[in-house]
Amino acid sequence: MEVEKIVNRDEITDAAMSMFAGNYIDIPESYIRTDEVIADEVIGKDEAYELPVVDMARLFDPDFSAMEIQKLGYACRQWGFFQLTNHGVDEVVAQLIKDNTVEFFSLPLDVKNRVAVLGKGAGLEGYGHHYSRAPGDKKDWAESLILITQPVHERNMKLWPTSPPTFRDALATYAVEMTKLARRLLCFMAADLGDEEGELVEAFTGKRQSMAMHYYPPCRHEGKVLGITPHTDGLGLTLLLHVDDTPGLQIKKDGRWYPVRPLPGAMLVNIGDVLDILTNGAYKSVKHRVIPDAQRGRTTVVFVEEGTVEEGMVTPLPGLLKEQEPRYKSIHLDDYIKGILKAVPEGIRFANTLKIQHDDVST
Ligand SMILES: O=C(O)CCC(=O)C(=O)O
Ligand SMILES: [Fe+2]
Repeated sequence: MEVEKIVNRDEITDAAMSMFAGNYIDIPESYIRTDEVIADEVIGKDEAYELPVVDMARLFDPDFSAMEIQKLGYACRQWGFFQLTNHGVDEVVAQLIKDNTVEFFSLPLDVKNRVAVLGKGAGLEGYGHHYSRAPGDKKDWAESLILITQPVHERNMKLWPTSPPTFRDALATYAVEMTKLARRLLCFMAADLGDEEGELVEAFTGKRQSMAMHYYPPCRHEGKVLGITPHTDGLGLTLLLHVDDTPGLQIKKDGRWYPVRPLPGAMLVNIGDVLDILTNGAYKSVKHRVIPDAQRGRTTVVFVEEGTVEEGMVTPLPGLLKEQEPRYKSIHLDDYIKGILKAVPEGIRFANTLKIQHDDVST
């Protein structure tokens, strides 16, 4: 019988955990992906380049705002990623989520598995092996905890850890703080896009949000494993907090991988497929992956906000189209998510299947 491929997550076993802790001579075959790792060139340490940096303080400063909005627009259109400095996130709130996340990952496996993924077909939430895919597919070198944070009635409290005891509170407070940040950013994106009707901010107001906490254990066999499979983020807007300064995230641009060199205190922002669709392709959702470090573990806290227009549709925002033809077909968010879950294990970006070909437009 043919197995229907769908994004899946597995419970983490003692054997996997022991291996993540470095107790192995050879890495099991199920993790080895050398071909994928070396398939495309990585920008070297000596090559100078700068991932766009956007300064939130300048966005708010009337003397610099117009210039900074242009930088923001450039980053979203050309890179789909930028580092955000002076973001104004409450330091106590950020520290709380960092500390709790680190503490959670350091707990014994049986404690973490109290909030383990529920298994096939039960959604992506819970603690487990990140984006483990169909049987026979390669696995990611990471542990992660994924949770829906908003709306409150969609929170699955059975999967919200009670250890450490302050974790739940830290998650809820951080989600509120990120909602504020996302809204501010969306207002400036709207200014860049010429969204006079406020459609962009509206599309994200009161929508579902989720968080993913990742831990990428070190892997001393360099170039063999992937911490996270190359993917574009399927949803709207992603805000990533680096818990430590271990490098690992790489962004694909013009056929090469650009390693992110995190600026101290900056957040990393990126455009997801839904935001790409809402802006009719003006903003780019760009592929990225994580390569675990040889010596040090890496922990990140990722916040994702979804965006839809009326009645849950994912579609180019009418007010942004101006004279343009839509480049994407409309789809309901529920069908869109089902589409992603099937497409990702096939290595397909589902949003591409929604593209409309126009003779005059390069796709
Ligand atoms: O942890 C990272 O650096 C990347 C995580 C990521 O790409 C994701 O959660 O979608
Ligand atoms: Fe991602």
